[in-house]
Amino acid sequence: MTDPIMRLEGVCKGYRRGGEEIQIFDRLTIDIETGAFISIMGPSGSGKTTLLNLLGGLDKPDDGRIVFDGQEIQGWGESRLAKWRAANVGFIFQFYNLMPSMSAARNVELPLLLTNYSAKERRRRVATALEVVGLSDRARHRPRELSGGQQQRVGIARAIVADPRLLLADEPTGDLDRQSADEILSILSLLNRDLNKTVVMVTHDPQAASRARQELHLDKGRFTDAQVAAQ
Ligand SMILES: Nc1ncnc2c1ncn2[C@@H]1O[C@H](COP(=O)(O)OP(=O)(O)OP(=O)(O)O)[C@@H](O)[C@H]1O
Repeated sequence: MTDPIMRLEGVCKGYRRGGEEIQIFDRLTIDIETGAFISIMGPSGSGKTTLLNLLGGLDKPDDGRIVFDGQEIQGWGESRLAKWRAANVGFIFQFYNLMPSMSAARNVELPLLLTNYSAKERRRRVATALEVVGLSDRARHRPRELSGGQQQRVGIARAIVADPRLLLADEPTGDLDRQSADEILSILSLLNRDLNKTVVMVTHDPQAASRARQELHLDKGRFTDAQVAAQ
C-alpha cells in the first residue's frame, strides 16, 4: 500500500435548513490512496457531492481532519485553499461548465491564468492537455461547435492542464450517450494508469462505476464497503 494522497478523519458535516439540522457525515473516515481510481455510487442525497466538495477544499467540515499529502487543510483560509486547489486538484463536472464564448483552447487555459506561467508556457501546456484528450484539431472550436463528448474532453483537458495529482469528477458521463461515456471513461483510466492521476468519480451509472479500480458505495453518509468501514 502507498501513502494516502488524502485522508478524511472523523469528518462531521451537516447543514441547517429552516429550523432543521441535517447531519450528512458523522465521523466519516476514509483514505484515498495515491494512484487510486475510485468510483462512488449511492442514492440521491447520500452525500456524494458533499464528499467531493470536502476533498476539493470547496467546503469545510464541522469537525474532523482533512489531510492532503500530510498537510491538514481544513483550517486554511480561502486564498491559501485556492492556491492549493489550483496546483493540486482538477474538477470535472457533469455539464462541463465551459465558457460558451471562448474557444476550447481558451477554456483549457483558464486555470493557468491564476498561475505565473508565461503566455508561451501556457500555450505549451494547453496544447499538451488537448493532445492527451485527443482534441488537438478542435482547439479553435467553441463549445457549441463540439459534441457533448468533445465538450467533456475539453473539461478534462482544463482539469489536467495545471498537472494536478488529484482529479475529482462529479457524474462526468451523466449527460452522455454510451459511446461518448465509454470514451470519457477510457481517458480517465489512461490518466490514472499512465499519468498517475488519483481519480475520485461520483456516478449513478453502474457500468461507469465498474471502470474504476475500486468501487465504493455511500448510503446515508456512510460507506457500506467493508474495506472503508475498517479504516
Ligand atoms: N449547501 C447546502 N445547504 C443545505 N443542504 C445541503 C447543501 N448541500 C447539500 N445539502 C443536503 O445534503 C444532503 C447531501 O447532498 P449531496 O448533494 O452531497 O448528495 P448527493 O449524494 O450528491 O445527491 P445527488 O445524487 O442527488 O447529487 C442532501 O440532503 C442535500 O439536500
